[in-house]
Amino acid sequence: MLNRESNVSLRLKSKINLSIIRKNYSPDKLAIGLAGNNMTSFKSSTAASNATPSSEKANEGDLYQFPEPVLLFDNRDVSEQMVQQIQSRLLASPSDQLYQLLLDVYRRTGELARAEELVRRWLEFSPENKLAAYQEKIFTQKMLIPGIYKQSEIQPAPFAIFDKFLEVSERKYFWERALGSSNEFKSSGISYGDGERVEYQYQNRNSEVLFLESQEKQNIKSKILKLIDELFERFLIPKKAIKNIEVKLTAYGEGGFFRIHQDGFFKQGNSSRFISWVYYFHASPKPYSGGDLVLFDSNCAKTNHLFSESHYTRYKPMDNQIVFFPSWFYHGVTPVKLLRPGFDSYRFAVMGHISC
Ligand SMILES: O=C(O)CCC(=O)C(=O)O
Ligand SMILES: [Fe+2]
Repeated sequence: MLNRESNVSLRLKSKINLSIIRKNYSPDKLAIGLAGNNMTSFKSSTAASNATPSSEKANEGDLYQFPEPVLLFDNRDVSEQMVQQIQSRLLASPSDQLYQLLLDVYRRTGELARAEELVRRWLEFSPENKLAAYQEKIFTQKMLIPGIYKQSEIQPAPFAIFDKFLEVSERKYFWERALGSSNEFKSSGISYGDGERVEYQYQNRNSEVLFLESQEKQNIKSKILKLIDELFERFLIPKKAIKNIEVKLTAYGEGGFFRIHQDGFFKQGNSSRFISWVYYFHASPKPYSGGDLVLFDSNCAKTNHLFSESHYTRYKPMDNQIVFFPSWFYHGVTPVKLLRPGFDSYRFAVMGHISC
């Protein structure tokens, strides 16, 4: 049984890291990065070398590459006043730059419905603008534009969200399974590089996992399989035979988080995780804040592990929604704050990866 009290010391650890991160994460970066969209606001990383091994073993293996421990930020640096200013400037004198700036603000703050409406307007205003065209595809959730992964540029992450993914009874199964198994969850482990070393890395991740029996996974797996062709098309992944769909039940309690990481790498040929998916469920009304899934603009080239610290799309978990994204895009989970105590207030998800 996992000792839930131990989360206190973990939270302290994450707070220390947070202050380090904030130093090189100033609001100026938003202005500079968004306006200029220049490479200076992007961060390069050589990944796994920064990992500090611990001797404890977990029984779960995920393939991750860690850059410097960024993330764990919120969106307090985007004020309502700033949003209103950009909105009224855009109305008064529309330009590509202002559209891009406002879109970056919306996706940074997780206003995806507003982002969707804005990209339609932007493309109407500027039909020849490549970035507008690309963003319009992402935020209206259409097929991407061929060729994007070949460019050695940092790209906004595509994603696919499906609402009301499970039937009421199917959702209820996972809800009751989670609540009925609160003592069986284990601390999530992380493995680095080749996947052989599996280590607890509390400074990088604080969440719990429950491994499900194979018959419990069947239903959600087959629902995902039905979508697979559409997802491959949308994300421009060449069609391949599916080798495996991992399925886990995860729970994030007070202070739970997951720093920026990749779930898989962009490689052709070998078996790898290609698509990550997360099905969210929680009590109603939503009993936690934070716990946002943040998809960072990334460069997917094999040898280049680049992502933007200041350009990203925030998704705020909604009950009974599922989110898919290509596994090589950098992403993370912001710290969870429970609005009332208790395991039934946790941020629950059934999640996994599709490997080819
Ligand atoms: O729970 C989420 O939103 C994402 C978790 C994640 O990135 C992972 O488990 O690899
Ligand atoms: Fe992940």
